Amino acid sequence: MSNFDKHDLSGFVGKHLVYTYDNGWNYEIYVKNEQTLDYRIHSGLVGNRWVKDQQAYIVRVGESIYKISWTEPTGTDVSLIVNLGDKLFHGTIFFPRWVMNNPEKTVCFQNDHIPLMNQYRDAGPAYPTEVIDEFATITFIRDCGANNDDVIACAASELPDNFPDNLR
Ligand SMILES: C=Cc1ccc(O)cc1
Repeated sequence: MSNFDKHDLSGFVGKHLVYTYDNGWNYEIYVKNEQTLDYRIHSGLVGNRWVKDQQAYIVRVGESIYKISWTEPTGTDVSLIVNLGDKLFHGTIFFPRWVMNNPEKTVCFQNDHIPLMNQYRDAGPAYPTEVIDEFATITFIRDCGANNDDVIACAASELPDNFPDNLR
């Protein structure tokens, strides 16, 4: 029996994190509310892609351990474990084959191109799926409150001058 309330996401909602996967990819997420996240990709296969209001399943699986899972308009599936207590992060990304073949097609502010992403997803090819399964180091964490649209509001290439250089 667990001695934490698995329905209580109050220790996670509002968190803004920057992290670097062991493969060097630098990512940023903001847990906007109990079923929504915004994210920005700084570097990696699809660096400069950014997304707001992605619907996700967010669950608490430990005292300060959370899991976020979602499927994207591109057909990419993602599942993240965020262990705030141990500052340990693990991500699994399931890329459809078409994203591996043409990652540049997804590099945009996705919210402006949802029908196009769905079109690409449906055209495929979907398979073979590429699974990226990596630990990450959390380099920055802060609380921004829920439903704050200022946290992630531009692409990584357009960050304001006051954005810390070591997190870019
Ligand atoms: C494909 C999106 C995505 C967003 C955050 C993350 O850590 C991994 C993948």
